Amino acid sequence: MTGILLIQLGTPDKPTYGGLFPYLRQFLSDRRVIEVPRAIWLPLLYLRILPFRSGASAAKYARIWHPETGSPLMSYTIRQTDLLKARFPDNPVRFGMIVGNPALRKVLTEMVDSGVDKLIAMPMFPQYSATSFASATDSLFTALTKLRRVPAVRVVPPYYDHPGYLDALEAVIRDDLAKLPWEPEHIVISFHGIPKKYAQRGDPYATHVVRTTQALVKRMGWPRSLWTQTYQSRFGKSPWLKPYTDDVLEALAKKGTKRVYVALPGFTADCLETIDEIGLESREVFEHAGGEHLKNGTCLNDHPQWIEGMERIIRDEGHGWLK
Ligand SMILES: C=CC1=C(C)c2cc3[nH]c(cc4nc(cc5[nH]c(cc1n2)c(C)c5CCC(=O)O)C(CCC(=O)O)=C4C)c(C)c3C=C
Ligand SMILES: [Fe+2]
Ligand SMILES: [Fe+2]
Repeated sequence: MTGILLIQLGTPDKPTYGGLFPYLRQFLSDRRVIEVPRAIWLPLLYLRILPFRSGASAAKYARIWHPETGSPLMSYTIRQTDLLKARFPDNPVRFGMIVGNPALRKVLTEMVDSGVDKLIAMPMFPQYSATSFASATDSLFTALTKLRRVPAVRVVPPYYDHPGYLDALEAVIRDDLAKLPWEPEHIVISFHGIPKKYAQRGDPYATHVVRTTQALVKRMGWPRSLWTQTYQSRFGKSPWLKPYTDDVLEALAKKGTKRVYVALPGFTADCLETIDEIGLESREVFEHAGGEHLKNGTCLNDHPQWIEGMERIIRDEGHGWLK
């Protein structure tokens, strides 16, 4: 039996210091995410970063936490999985997290115990970066090392230019723009960043980002003067890919731009980085510099076109394994 597994980053169990500490510890211990030598990184992580960032990030998560459904990343991932189940009624469809719960090892054990001997895995990162996509495949294959009966495995390739992904992106953005009570003067297309050094060492992420951006602006018919592609969520002091989203928003506002829409194509679900960082923090930066309206774009989430897109991406890889 063929099983389908969505692999998402993961989110803390609770928006508290106690919820963030183990989440950040696991996330920031990943060698794919932090390439600094362990002897330098671990003392920094345990003495400087975890004690301070756990509290600071908990406060941010508390702002976006839903009283019933908790973390947006979790609730959208559950919803995506449930909706995908209806499209693959003969196959188990599950999700597992790279960091935190539900852990991939537990999910894979349950899938194999229920008779899955072929697995199609879909990392929820359209653009490949070693820090995201390869972290997902590392977590998958590490989890498989703990199983006696390892299924045959296929991993969907990065889908930054897959029509199923681009159709969904276009549909979500068109829906957003149709609902806006104002016309944006400029569109910022913001992706999660990575350290510049990683790109220089060969991570192809920026190339995938550009390919998505080019396809998107062509489909939307946006003239070159209307949009700027940027990178957000910088972590630490080293340079990351540029331009930084906040710098561009500030410069736009200072030039007199009042209304900006921020598209977020790299995120398959709304999360801390889209709701809080862009919707609250970056909006403040923009307004402080003289801007008036900033709308953080909706992510792919549970849009019907994205559920369709996921099905198309999975079917492309599942050839011969799916009905
Ligand atoms: C060196 C640090 C980080 C790299 C590299 C990085 C790459 C990267 N991350 C995402 C997607 C997400 N990241 C999210 C949160 C988040 N990211 C980092 C650090 C790096 N990310 C941290 C420390 C955190 C936790 C929050 C915080 O303390 O700031 C999230 C949101 C998760 C949620 O629970 O809502 C996503 C999604 C990608 C796609 C990526 C590389 C391309
Ligand atoms: Fe991140
Ligand atoms: Fe962030």
